[in-house]
Amino acid sequence: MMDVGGYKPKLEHPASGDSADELNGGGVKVDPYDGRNGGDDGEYQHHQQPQPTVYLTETFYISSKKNTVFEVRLTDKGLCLKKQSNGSTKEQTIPLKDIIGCRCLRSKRRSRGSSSCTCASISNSNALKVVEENSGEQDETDVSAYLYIYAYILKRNRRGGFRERTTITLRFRSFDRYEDNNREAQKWRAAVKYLIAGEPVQKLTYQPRDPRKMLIILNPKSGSGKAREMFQQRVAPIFAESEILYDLHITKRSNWAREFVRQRDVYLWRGIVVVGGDGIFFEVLNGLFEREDWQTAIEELPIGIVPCGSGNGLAKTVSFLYEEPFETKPVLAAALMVVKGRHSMLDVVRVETRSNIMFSFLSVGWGLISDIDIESERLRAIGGQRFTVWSVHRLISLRTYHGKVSYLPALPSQVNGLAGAGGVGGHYSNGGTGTGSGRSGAIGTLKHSVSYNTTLNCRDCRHDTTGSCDACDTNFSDVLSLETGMNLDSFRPRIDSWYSATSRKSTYFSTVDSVYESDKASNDDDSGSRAAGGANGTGGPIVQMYGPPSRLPALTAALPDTWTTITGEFVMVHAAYQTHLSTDCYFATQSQLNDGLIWLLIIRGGVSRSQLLSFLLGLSSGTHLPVQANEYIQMVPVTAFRIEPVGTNGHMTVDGENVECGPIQGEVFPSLAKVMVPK
Ligand SMILES: Nc1ncnc2c1ncn2[C@@H]1O[C@H](COP(=O)(O)OP(=O)(O)OP(=O)(O)O)[C@@H](O)[C@H]1O
Repeated sequence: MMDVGGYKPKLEHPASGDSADELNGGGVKVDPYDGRNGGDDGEYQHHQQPQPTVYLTETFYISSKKNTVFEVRLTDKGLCLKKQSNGSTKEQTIPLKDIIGCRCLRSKRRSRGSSSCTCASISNSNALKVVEENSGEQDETDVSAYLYIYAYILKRNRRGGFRERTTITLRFRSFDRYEDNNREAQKWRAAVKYLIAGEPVQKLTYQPRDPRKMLIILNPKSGSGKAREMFQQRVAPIFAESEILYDLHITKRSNWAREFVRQRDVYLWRGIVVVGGDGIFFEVLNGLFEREDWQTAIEELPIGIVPCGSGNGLAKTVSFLYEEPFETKPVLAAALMVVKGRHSMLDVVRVETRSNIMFSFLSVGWGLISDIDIESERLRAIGGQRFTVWSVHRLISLRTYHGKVSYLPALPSQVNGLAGAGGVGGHYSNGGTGTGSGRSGAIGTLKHSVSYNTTLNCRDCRHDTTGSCDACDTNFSDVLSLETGMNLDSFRPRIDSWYSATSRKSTYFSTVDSVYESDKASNDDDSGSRAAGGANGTGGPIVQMYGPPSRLPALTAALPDTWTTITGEFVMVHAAYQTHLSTDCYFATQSQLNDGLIWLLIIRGGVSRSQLLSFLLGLSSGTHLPVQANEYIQMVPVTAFRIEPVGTNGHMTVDGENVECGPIQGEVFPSLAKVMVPK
């Protein structure tokens, strides 16, 4: 534990005209104790906490609020703000899990002629401008050191909730020299950073345990084609606030990502984040399995996903299982997740077709849902709605396919708590008496460095031309400055931007020393088709697939008696191992990331259109399975399956990607890979 004693904050109010006081003003927008910021409806916690471990404690003042003292404590629970005012005490904690980073900055030199009053400049209303310590732009007359703490606080509402960005600014100014004040601020920064990282707080300066950068692979063609913009606006700032360095690579064509992770020294990076859809995640996963050292690569490199695709099944599943708000701001949710540095084990299904071996994390399908997935490609421009539109179309023109479906039922012990819900291998109605959705747990390089021009905007004085904004009161002593931004973009600290090599229009934010890689020599051939079974199925070079060997009989060999086989007409067969196949498709309601199970849905020919309509309509809410056991629709937990279509009609997909329609079999390898998760 760090020594918290010996530091005596300055108690007096500063002298009038102190330039530093002017800087304080814009930071204070919302009094954290007035009920608007946090309060009872927020995630702030009041009093009843068991005694937390206190690492640092300090007293801060806002002299515009006379007789008000803030005791700020950094504990293993978070940042505790205790306000004492006129005899009353209120206490709130910003949970540690909601804090993503912090930075030490100092005030920026004002340009000549600028007003000393922050409220006077309405056009930019920038009250406090701060810069990196050695930026050359620092204001030498202000010896204060500022600690900016960035938090995204979870607020629950009827729609599930959302995360609200909050910046807490602590100003250290007790000493007469900047160096001394900065030492105090750095001490706080180090402690916050260690706590965020889940590491022991023991040093005065923060050294990340793993200094490697993150590898980011972005598919500019995913979804409706807005991944670049999403990254720029939503993801890069989160990385900046977390001070996580990254190398960003933009894919140039289908299978580019797969080849990249197969060929590169991936151990240069601490993890891989894909910005795109499930298809690009599939590419990266399979690229790793194409490496001779696949075991090490899979073990050492967690993969994260920032959803910019049209399906986003995995990203939705992770958020759902960890009860993170997703719908309103899925990209924000995922970005916050990947900077946290946590991961979960992920089941992977080894899939074999006549000509390919691949590793799947989402699903294998034949028939209706795969048909909808692939045939709706022509409606890609409308985003996720394409699935709904095409579902209606396919329901009207219903098809059935002849073939054989076999599976190895999971043992009751594998289907924890589900035996009473109809028996393993039987029919599982949605939400029945089971466990529900329980939670268990070539390339030109541009280098660039930026200085932070972090600005707190005072919302109150935006439209105030008088300079009399209360929040911008200039008589502050040591300051605790809180700002709550409902509109993320308007309150985002501004970071210098830079331009990609290929496009003046693409602006990327980057932390210091992060690198944007752009293939200038490429002919920009991004018209590559969707992967048809990956690199091994697109006419590209045949690549050796490694990974764990199969324990199943060869695809052409007979199956053991322990398997169950159904022959006949099928509307669809879909094996899923995530709760969601897409954002709106809550398919395998009882699935977990690493439960070692495949949830096999079989819909047989003869099912009525009304049953199918009810099935399709229920998919978004997870109520698609009939309450009463039904001979036409069943969901079976299995550990392996084989589908043998007669003929090549209909579509077959692996993780939403089209593969050759023919015999296919899959087996689950529990906890084989790592996926980034929120906590
Ligand atoms: N630069 C590129 N140009 C064209 N296609 C690409 C490029 N990069 C990747 N691809 C291919 O685009 C396909 C779709 O990508 P991705 O999964 O990211 O988006 P999506 O299909 O919209 O989302 P989802 O898979 O979640 O439905 C992948 O199969 C991938 O191989």
